Amino acid sequence: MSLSLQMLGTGGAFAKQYFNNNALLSVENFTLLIDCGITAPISSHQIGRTPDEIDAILITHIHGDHVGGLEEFAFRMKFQYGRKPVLYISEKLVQPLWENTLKGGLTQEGISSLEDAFEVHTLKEGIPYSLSPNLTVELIQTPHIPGKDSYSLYINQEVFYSADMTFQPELLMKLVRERGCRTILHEVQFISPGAVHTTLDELRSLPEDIQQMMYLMHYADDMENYIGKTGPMQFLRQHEIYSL
Ligand SMILES: Nc1ccn([C@@H]2O[C@@H]3COP(=O)(O)O[C@H]3[C@H]2O)c(=O)n1
Ligand SMILES: [Zn+2]
Ligand SMILES: [Zn+2]
Repeated sequence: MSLSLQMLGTGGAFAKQYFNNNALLSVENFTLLIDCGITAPISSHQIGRTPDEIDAILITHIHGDHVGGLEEFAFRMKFQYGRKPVLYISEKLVQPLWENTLKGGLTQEGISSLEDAFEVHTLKEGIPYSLSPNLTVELIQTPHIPGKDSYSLYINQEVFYSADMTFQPELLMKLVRERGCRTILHEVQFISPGAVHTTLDELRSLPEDIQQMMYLMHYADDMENYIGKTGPMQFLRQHEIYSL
């Protein structure tokens, strides 16, 4: 069963030419929104998608470009569509998402916890969960900001979707050599050093066969300057539909 991918945005946190790096992943009649950043509402509007068409949201980590659109999403679902959005999230992110990001805006009569605003499904790392009959997602914790939990995704045991993360060549090699990974959607930072992200130079150091299965995302506004400089790796384009 092939997966359909449409990025709501492919930009890094400070990009202005591109929306936040959020993805619509569909299989059969089920659509998952991977991260819901500040620009998710305007980007969805541009492609004519409404919140009620999204079956579930999954959050990788708590930065504005990944969670900044959740307040609007929850309020629109409550007041326009009369139901709670389904939210898949690491058990470790529930408390910080509510206490540090959403509590201020969402608190009102009838909403005093994350569970009051969303139908929350907590996920443990390392376990594939069935989100729909043809979609499984496994959280893989990957380093991003020290002390801040962040989770990449292993989808249907064949597609790796990186959260924001530092370069983890051993993980990528293991996924491809031992776990059947055939497609990698990876964040990229053009300027070294990476610090909290993975650089283009680092990804270019991977074996050629791994680069061939890689699509680049979460990039800066000067992406066009790097066309032809990424070896076999291709840039994902926002709003284009890919069959994975
Ligand atoms: N130690 C840090 C922390 C954050 N940042 C920048 O802030 C952005 C937050 O969203 P992001 O997409 O994770 O990208 C981060 C860095 O650009 C950074 O460059 N260094
Ligand atoms: Zn980000
Ligand atoms: Zn981040």
